[in-house]
Amino acid sequence: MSSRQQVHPQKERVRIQVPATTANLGPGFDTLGMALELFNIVELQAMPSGVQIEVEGEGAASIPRSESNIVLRVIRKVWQKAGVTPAGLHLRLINHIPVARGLGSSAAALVGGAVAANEMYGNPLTDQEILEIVTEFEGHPDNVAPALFGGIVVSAMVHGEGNNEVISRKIPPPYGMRAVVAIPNFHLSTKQARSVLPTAVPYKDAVFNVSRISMLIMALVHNDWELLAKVMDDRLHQPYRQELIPGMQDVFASAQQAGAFAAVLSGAGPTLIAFARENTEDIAAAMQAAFGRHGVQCQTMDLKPCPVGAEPINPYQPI
Ligand SMILES: Nc1ncnc2c1ncn2[C@@H]1O[C@H](COP(=O)(O)OP(=O)(O)OP(=O)(O)O)[C@@H](O)[C@H]1O
Ligand SMILES: N[C@@H](CCO)C(=O)O
Repeated sequence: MSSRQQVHPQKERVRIQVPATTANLGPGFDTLGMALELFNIVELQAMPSGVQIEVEGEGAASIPRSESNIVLRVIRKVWQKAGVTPAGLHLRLINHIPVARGLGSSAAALVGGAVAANEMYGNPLTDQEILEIVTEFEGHPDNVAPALFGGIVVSAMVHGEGNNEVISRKIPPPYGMRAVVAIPNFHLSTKQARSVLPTAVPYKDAVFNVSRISMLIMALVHNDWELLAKVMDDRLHQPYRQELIPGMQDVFASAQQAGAFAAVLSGAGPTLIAFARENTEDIAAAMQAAFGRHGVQCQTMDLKPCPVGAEPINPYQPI
């Protein structure tokens, strides 16, 4: 440890609530994401020595308690950049976001860890610096940006000379929007779901997506549900990933027949997400039945968009 590092944190214990996120929203591959009202909690406490990691809830059986844990790794990165570090730490992860299902569990872990590490020392890093650190870990900004800022966020990585800037702009979620998610009972890592993508796509498919993402942003900004229903479609990733998710097209069609405006792959999948203003129970039942016809068990949730991103909550309230 460098002698210049500040050992004593401003707060001995911090607790951060961080939302799940759905990335892509159809055509916005690696660009668009939305925060959802389903939360993980990251609690970080300074200790006189050592490292202890506790994991509860989703992923408790598989998430590492060692130096390879991504929350610990991002915490160390934030402290290194800020030139601070406590002597030891206790990390408690209370997870409600299913792991490797397309609901941004890795983004929530990274953002929760980074915001907790920063908060403990009185926020020496800016939100922009936090965004750039977590994007570097995640590889793309579409989940981490809404996990950090809430709402719907459009983001882009701009590669300049000697720097990689991440640009992000927030859009408030359309009034009354509900997101019905059907979460299959199998895992699909982002790595695996990216491995089936081609290295190049036909020119007409690229044009298809350019037009859809442009129109989708107009639809979201203007609360235009009819437009959203027409343009929430994709040719860059969904067609290649459908082989990994039995019944995907049938679930999309069933959700729309039950009243959803549109249904798409959530992030890298396997969760499928339908957007609606009403009939959410019917939509959830239709999606579950459609998955069932293809031999896939799933759980459904009716979620609201989350207008706020990662934020500190009372660390001394019992949970
Ligand atoms: N709370 C957590 N603490 C530590 N590591 C986690 C946590 N949640 C997820 N991870 C790590 O992230 C991996 C899952 O990330 P992955 O990108 O494959 O899926 P996802 O983030 O759930 O889905 P998507 O990116 O499509 O929304 C897990 O295997 C685990 O290594
Ligand atoms: N944009 C990413 C989201 C999952 O991390 C993908 O679809 O692979």
